[in-house]
Amino acid sequence: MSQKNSTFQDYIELSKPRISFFCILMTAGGVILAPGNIDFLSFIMTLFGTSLSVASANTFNMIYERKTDKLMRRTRYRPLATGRLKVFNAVIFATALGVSSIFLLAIYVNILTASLAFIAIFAYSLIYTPLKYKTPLALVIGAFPGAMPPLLGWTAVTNKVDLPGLVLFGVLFAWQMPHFIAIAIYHKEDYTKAGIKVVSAIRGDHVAKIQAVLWTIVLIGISVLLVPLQVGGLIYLGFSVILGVWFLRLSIIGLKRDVLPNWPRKFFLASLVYLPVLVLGLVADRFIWMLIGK
Ligand code: HEM
Ligand SMILES: CC(C)=CCC/C(C)=C/CC/C(C)=C/COP(=O)(O)OP(=O)(O)O
Repeated sequence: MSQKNSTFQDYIELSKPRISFFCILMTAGGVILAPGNIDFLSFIMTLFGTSLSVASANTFNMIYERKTDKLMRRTRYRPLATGRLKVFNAVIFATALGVSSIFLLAIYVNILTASLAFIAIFAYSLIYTPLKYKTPLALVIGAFPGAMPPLLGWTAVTNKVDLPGLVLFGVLFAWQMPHFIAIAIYHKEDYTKAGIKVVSAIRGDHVAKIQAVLWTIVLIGISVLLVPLQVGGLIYLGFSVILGVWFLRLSIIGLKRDVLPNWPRKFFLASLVYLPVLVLGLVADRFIWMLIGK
């Protein structure tokens, strides 16, 4: 690979592309599910502006953690941890992404969506990231910006923060708990080395697993709430319950004494299946009722 290509690759890596892609899918879900229409340009700008916001937040996170990232197997090859990119350049990159995202959202979408994106960048970079080194409760704080992408899609259409939009936010909020608790179990040693306070390291795997089960129950409850709020219909209801029971069963298996050592990774992968499939179920439900003509 040429130097030019590898530098480009490094900038892409600063944005955590896979997580960012997932966030964009959630924003697209929010736009599709929200009542009302938006024009094509606003739709594209919602997705583009959100991508830039997420990339900015992720880059600020990597700048802050460049020294501790060196201590963890998972993160030690990141561009700032290895010194392949200069911190100054990353700060310029993150600031340019953040500022342009807020302007684009404010100009082409609406002020509310731009403000929420600003709050998310701020909360993730300046509150959640330093808090990771102080308390496992940082996860609950980090889940606020993490849950923002579908709400940004929703407010892009509705221009208001209403109950259905907040419940969609709630689904993503609750989902992040089992998602991360699984990771915190299989990367516990790494987190301990880096001084990051995760529940599995502070209170033990069993407490972490119980929390994962409880949050999964909350997640199922919130996902079902979308039905009385008319974001999803009866097809989605059946779908979300089956998916939820599958995910809950897997979380409960983790509590068994003789659980296989690869359970945390399996549960993490299941979280990556659960979320897009749930959103797909909501969108499919919407289109099926439209086709039937209801
Ligand atoms: C506070 C909330 C969150 C925390 C602490 C967190 C943490 C992490 C970590 C540490 C990994 C790497 C796992 C590994 O390498 O084994 C990961 C992977 C992943 N996360 Fe999250 N996450 C959070 C929220 C989210 C959100 C909101 C999304 C998107 C909607 C997301 C999507 C993903 C995806 C797609 C992966 C797999 C791809 C990859 O490893 O790059 N996460 N998460
Ligand atoms: C609209 C907007 C700006 C939303 C913010 C969305 C966002 C950045 C969500 C990601 C949440 C996440 C990946 C947390 C992991 O951080 P970590 O520090 O635990 O991960 P790491 O150890 O891989 O650095």
